[in-house]
Amino acid sequence: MKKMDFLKAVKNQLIVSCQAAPGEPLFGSTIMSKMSLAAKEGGAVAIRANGKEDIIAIRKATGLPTIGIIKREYENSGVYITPTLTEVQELIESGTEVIALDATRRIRPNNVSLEELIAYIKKNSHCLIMGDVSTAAEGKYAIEAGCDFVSTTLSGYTPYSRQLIEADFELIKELSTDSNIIILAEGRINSPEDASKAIKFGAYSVVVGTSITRPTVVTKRFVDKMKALTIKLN
Ligand SMILES: CC(=O)N[C@H](C=O)[C@@H](O)[C@H](O)[C@H](O)COP(=O)(O)O
Repeated sequence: MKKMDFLKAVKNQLIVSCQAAPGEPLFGSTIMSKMSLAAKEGGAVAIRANGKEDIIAIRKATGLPTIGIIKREYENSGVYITPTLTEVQELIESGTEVIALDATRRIRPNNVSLEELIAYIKKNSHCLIMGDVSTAAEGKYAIEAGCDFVSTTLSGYTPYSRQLIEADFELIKELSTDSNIIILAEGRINSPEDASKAIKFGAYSVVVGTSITRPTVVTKRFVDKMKALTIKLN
């Protein structure tokens, strides 16, 4: 898919992240493809997904463009979103339109650099590249290194970034002062109000996961809030 076509499809729109980890009740590509179909029927224009099998199933079920990642933990590195060439290769094989990867400056497993991962993607595929970042400086670095756009995914998940309960709107604002950076807002966007605030602050598009596709967390939010409000009533 051409960069312009992808950007046109997602501008001011909702991208839904459909992910479940092994051990979670919804884990498995059949359920994730159904989940993504439900998201499509609700108006999602693209799907963020984890793992080759899920990506293939989701693409087949929805026909929507995917942002593919592979979460894999290695010893001695905090980088787990598409950390090495192995995951990049699996994503290329999945047929995903976009590969998202950790674009922080942290040391990756096998000491591979962001630049090497990007060079490999460009040489071996037509995939677009999304850099997951946690600070504005990382956003700049990701674009300079060759990412097509950046996502605020990792704010709150690196020890040195802002640790917020809500989405990092400030980061969106900071990144938007650089006109070379296309920003996808991602991470703790928990309501339509949050999503439109992100766009107002300069996001090009919004990625929502938990509040749409993690029913365990959504249920728990209800239960906890109900408990708190009921205690007040008594
Ligand atoms: C930090 C990290 O590993 N984020 C992951 C990246 O793919 C996912 O676990 C998140 O669900 C996704 O970013 C969407 O965010 P939220 O679920 O908050 O709407």
